[in-house]
Amino acid sequence: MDNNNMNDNNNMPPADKIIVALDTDNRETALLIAKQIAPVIKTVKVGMELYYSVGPSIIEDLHKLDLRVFVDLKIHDIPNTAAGAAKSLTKTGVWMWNVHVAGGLKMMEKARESAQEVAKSLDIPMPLLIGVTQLTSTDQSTLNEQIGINEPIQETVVRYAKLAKAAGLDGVVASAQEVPLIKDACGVEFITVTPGIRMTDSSVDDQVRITTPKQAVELGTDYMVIGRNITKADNPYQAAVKIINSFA
Ligand SMILES: O=C(O)c1cc(=O)[nH]c(=O)n1[C@@H]1O[C@H](COP(=O)(O)O)[C@@H](O)[C@H]1O
Repeated sequence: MDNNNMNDNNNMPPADKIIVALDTDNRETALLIAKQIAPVIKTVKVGMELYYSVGPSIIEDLHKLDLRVFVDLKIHDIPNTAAGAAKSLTKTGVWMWNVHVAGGLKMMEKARESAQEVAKSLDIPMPLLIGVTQLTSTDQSTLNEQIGINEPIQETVVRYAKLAKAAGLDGVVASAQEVPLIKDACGVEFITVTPGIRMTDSSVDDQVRITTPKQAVELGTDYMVIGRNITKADNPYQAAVKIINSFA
């Protein structure tokens, strides 16, 4: 398994920009889709639905298929608990995992330090640690009126990205719409992971801050998280190939 954490994203094959979200509660379904897409896709995401249903052994199953795994549990807790979660996740040899930037500087620092200690003691590569800024399902009015943050959403995202960088994180999750602002504020090496990706002929569903795969790549994204446009297709392999061809 390639667990290279260097951000040499300008040189990566276009298809490697895609992370496929295996959002299902069923191990067999997840592994079937993973096997179907594995000829063209290098990275999959295990989110809350799959992880909470089938447990951490799914990570091992996916590693056996030679896939890199992003574990998306969006940790958001007191620093000590986040550090414990970091320890458990790092031991599994995941490629990437994430925390909510809203947990604050100390939580992110403790999580990173704990992951570093485990990676060092086990002599395994340090997983990429990514901070979630504002969910791609959040719009301006939700941010202002419900969450109570009274600023333009792009400013919040950039502010959170700077905080994640200050905590030593490798990058952030945001909409591809915000990638140029994040890169300006945090540097080109700071990784952007962008869900909210939709082909023009598909339903937006619950996403709000969306782009097409081609727009996301043109905006400079490092990795696009794509779920339903691939996993709910009649043929996930063909859907993945169509998406790759739309921007490569
Ligand atoms: O952290 C994530 O991966 C994430 C953050 C975010 O802001 N928005 C978002 O959609 N995601 C995840 O990205 C995936 C998007 O799935 P689709 O909307 O089906 O492409 C889901 O697994 C979400 O949990």
